[in-house]
Amino acid sequence: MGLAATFGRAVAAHRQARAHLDAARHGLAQLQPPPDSGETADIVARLRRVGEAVSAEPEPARFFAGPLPVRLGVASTVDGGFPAVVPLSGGTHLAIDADARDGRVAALLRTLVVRLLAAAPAGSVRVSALDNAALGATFLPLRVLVEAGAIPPPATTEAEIAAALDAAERHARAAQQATTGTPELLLLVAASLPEGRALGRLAALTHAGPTAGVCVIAAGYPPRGAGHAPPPLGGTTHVRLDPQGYAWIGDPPGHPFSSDGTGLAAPVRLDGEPPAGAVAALADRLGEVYRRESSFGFTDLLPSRPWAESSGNGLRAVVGRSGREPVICAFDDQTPHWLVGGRTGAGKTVFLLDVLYGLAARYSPDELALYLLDFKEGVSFTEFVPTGRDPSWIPHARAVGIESDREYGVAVLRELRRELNRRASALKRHGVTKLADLPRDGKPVPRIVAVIDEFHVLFAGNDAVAREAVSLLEELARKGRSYGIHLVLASQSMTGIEALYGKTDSIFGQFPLRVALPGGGGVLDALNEAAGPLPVGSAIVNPSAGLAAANTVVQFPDAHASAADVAQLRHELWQARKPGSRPPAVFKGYESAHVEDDPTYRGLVPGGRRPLALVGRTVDVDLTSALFPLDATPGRHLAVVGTSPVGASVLHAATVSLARQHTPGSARFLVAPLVAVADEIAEETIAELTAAGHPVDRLDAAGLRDELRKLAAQPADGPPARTFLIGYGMDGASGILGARDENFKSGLDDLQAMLRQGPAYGVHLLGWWRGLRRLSDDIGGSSNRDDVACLVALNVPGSELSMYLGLHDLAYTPRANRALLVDRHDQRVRLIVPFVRAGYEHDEEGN
Ligand SMILES: Nc1ncnc2c1ncn2[C@@H]1O[C@H](COP(=O)(O)OP(=O)(O)OP(=O)(O)O)[C@@H](O)[C@H]1O
Repeated sequence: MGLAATFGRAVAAHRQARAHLDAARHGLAQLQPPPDSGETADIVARLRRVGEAVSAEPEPARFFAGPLPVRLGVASTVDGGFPAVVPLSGGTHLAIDADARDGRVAALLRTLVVRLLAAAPAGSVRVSALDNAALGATFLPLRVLVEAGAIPPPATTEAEIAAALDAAERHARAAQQATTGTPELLLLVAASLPEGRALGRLAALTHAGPTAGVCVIAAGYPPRGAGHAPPPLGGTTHVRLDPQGYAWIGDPPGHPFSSDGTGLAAPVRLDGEPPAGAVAALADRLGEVYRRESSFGFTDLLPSRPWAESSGNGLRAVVGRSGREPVICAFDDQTPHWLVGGRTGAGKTVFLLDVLYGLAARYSPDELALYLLDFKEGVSFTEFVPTGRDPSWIPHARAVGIESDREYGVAVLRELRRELNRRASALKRHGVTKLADLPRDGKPVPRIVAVIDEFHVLFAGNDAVAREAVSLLEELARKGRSYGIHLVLASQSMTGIEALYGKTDSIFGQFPLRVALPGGGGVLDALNEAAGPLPVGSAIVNPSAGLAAANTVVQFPDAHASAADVAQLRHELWQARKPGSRPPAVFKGYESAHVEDDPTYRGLVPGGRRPLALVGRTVDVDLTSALFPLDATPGRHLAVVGTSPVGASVLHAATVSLARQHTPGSARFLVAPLVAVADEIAEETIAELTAAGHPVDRLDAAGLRDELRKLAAQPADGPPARTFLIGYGMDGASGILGARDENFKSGLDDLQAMLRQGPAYGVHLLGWWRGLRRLSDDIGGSSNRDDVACLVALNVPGSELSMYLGLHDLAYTPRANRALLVDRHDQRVRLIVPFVRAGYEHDEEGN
């Protein structure tokens, strides 16, 4: 039997009784407790049948399709009483003119909450209670339900009430857009009326219609003594309390008791407190369901079988759940790239880890490759790479940057663009336009997901690095869809990113999927404010570039809290890797580089045609060794520049790497410790060279002057052996080198002659100058800069450097543990991590 028909009959029965009841209005004082009449029993029996029919229909979507009959109390007539029933839910609401500071109202509210929770399928009614007038006391007797998680604590402050209304509005919008009916009813119980704008919002919810899945019970409406008319409520049955303690029920919307708008013509004794035993039993039952449902954890994100899916048509991952439904997001043609926002501490890292582990469990490394970049201080992606404590890694990870430099970010983007171009050629070769159409018989081409956390750092600086990053991102965003290259850009703030050189739309227009964590509303449409009140552990997922209509609120599990499950998964995936799989290339921005650990250094053997001077590791995807070949071209000399004492370490690394390429006796090392700060490392260099069997001469400034004189004179039969002149603090010798001899010739003249001619005879200078100006003066001005073609700039201001080099687009900000490598002969300019001698690690202030 339909609910509407039931109400029709109940109303007819009330009307029939009306003639008997009119008199009752006047004779209330004599009224006895109502005896059971046959008619009442009949109505009760019918309602029970409705209740049974309702219970037999467990499908929540159908459950709330129409109003539910809910008893408020017992109507009294001279012939006896009958249950006073009103419709609730399905677009109908209830208003009581007194608020819950009246004990009868408070008891009724508690009873209604309990009845609706008890009658509906478990989990299908969500209660939101507002109680600013009594600071939550109205719902205190229901605290077992709060403790069981069946209802949340009531909102009592203005901010909490606003947040509850936000949530109710979101619920209503989502329900209105859902195609499958209303799976959940939100019962919004206001124990007293909120004021001002909040009252308007509460009233608006009563007009939202049956599809909104919201039922409002408003106590204290209309507010007494309000100077102006309160906002009208829609679809609401009004109840009025009289001084005698009876309630008068108005006509329910759509099913009036009266034909003249006077409502039920019988006074109603409102039902009192719900039995404590029933509340406790309900709390037990719902608590169990709540526990079961809320135990959605990290493992629920994982597929039943690992690596079982193909990425041919896209990648999919469970990102959390909405209500009881898992929410799946894809990297495919519709949502090729994702934009994730959330204030710091909002759970962004956890969300990304959830997604990445979910993907890595679902797709094998043949189907998926990961590039992970993190620009902030932190440990976001550390767990994807082998560490001293845990040798495992995620076999999908190709490159992982932790505390990355912007230059490293650009290097990764360049690598991705190279891959994109390779794929474009492969598609052309096969005459297809999409990755999915490539024949998958050979080696499948994995889809690539590149995650860039705190990506806004890339654009800080408005310099050449930022410009290159923007142009690479734009290209990858535009073309990535067709070539299976997907970007996830995450940031705590979108402000400042607007200044993307006018490319905001062309880049972010390619990011239809938006994920807003708490405080991450910047990734949503300007009119979409849904992310403001979100708690940690939830997010708005929106596949329509953030338009409010497409919001889904998602709860995601805390991967950090499931460390054991996460570690187990990582180990399983690691064990399943193909034999010979390489760990990801890892860049840890905070790590120093030591020449002894460098693979190129370790592979050096005597006998190479052109000796290589190793100075550091390049900030690129594979951290390739940063080196200069010292061939016979005039100017193949190395200048390390900057006040940072790391300069001595770089010189030491270059020297020992050269020594390794020579058998003892085949090269001469002239080592000149010229400044006190370099003495220690210079002495260590001499000791190491000597221990390796090389002939070493220690020079002071005067000795250096003499050697330069000899080296500048063109030898008739060439020097006896290759010669490396190592000047630790060349500026320390400037005075002596600048002095002219009896022939008006200075040491600098000899130096300059040697710089030009030396390489042809196997003579190379490796020097550390503490200032660029000094270097420039020593070589005879910056017009001679090609005479020392190999430069490692430490803490030299970018502007000074660019002026010296004549490179106007140079983007270099001196910072600790970094240097700029410049090779003027092959136009190489690279950011490097300079080699530092163990125990002489960079200081935090300078370099
Ligand atoms: N789903 C969740 N449920 C409960 N707590 C969570 C959840 N997700 C994250 N958290 C907690 O929130 C805190 C912050 O998470 P997370 O480190 O991911 O934040 P973040 O946005 O990356 O912050 P930051 O940018 O400062 O690193 C952590 O303590 C984490 O355990």
